[in-house]
Amino acid sequence: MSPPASDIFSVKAIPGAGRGIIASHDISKDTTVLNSEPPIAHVLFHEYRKEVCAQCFLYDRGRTLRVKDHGTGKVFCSGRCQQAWVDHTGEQGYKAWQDLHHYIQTKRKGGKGSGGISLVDHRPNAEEIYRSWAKAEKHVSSRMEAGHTLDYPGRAQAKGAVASSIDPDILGYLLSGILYHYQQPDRWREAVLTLVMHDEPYSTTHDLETHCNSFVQLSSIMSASLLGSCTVQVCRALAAVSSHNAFGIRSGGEDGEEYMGYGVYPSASYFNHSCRPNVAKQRIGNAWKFWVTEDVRQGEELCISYLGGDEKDLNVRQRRGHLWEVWGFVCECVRCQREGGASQTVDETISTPVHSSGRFEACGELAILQGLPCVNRHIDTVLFSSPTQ
Ligand SMILES: C[S@@+](CC[C@H](N)C(=O)[O-])C[C@H]1O[C@@H](n2cnc3c(N)ncnc32)[C@H](O)[C@@H]1O
Repeated sequence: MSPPASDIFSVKAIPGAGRGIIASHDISKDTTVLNSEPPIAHVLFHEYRKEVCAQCFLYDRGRTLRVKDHGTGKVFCSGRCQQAWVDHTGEQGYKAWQDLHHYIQTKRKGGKGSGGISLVDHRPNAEEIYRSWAKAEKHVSSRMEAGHTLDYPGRAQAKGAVASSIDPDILGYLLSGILYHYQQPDRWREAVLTLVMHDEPYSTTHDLETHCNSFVQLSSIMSASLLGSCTVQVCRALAAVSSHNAFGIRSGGEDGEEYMGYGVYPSASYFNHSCRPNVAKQRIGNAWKFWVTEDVRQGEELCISYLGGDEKDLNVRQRRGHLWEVWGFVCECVRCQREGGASQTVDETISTPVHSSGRFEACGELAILQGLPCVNRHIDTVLFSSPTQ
């Protein structure tokens, strides 16, 4: 499945921007170039759990949706959507969502809500990431060997930081990806492991610990048949791809007012950014439609905009600064090159980025760990919780 195959375009190397999508022939304005598949992993934030349909992502201006699946706590806009979700999720998947729902409710009732953030927090580097995940993995295997149920304290407990806190959003995001891995292992390899990965995707040590804790917590409630997909490799890959590939799930239009969650759509992940995009997108249910907004000539790159709302009106320095700070790349689009010149001059004009590690580095430990090609070295830094595509 990945890179996406199409009569209309092909995926090719783009100087300074990894891979991108190139028109295979002339395309007339308004032609649809891609209808994506549903996400391979996604989350609808816990605060929207009663308001967004788990199947088609419909949001009815904050109203509580009428169909509730009591086993999993999910809501739907109709019985039809509920049935479609149950069919798609499968027996094992349904049981896993049921167990997670029960786990979250029990933890919450027990007063073990999300913990505080350590006062001493920073962006963890590759070594810290490796160590935390190794510790989590060791914890899971030793408890399993001993036949005990798991209850992971996490490294932060010693510092009194996050104790056994739970994060329903990270748990839900990871579970959705674990189920995808379980149901479609071949497509996981083809579609997910070939995406651009961020080696150091955790914005804080708290974020890292939350992911490690979530992995251990999921391991403790997962049925034996799913445990083969609930691995450190799968959970780390899910965090690594979300940074550079996730699309925000918003109500209404592209810049919709409610930011309800995010998802990873591999076939749509090859569109590079341009400050003068020739492709627009719209979410249709749980997938995305992309179409060209002008006539495009054969050989031209098809680009969307990663900027939202008013950001499109910023000047070149501000746009490049913003894309650098949020996405970690220096924009090399035609408009920026025309207005701002070559990117060597950008360093002088861009303020110090938010994050300081991992930028333009060679393949990192994660890629090596998984035997993956490091396809794009412009890899850094998007806050995990705020994808903006
Ligand atoms: C969703 S991926 C797009 C596909 C990606 N180029 C690939 O090789 O798979 C986003 C990443 O592509 C790169 N990218 C996208 N637009 C760019 C641009 N205008 N200039 C430079 N790099 C860009 C950045 O590394 C960004 O993090």
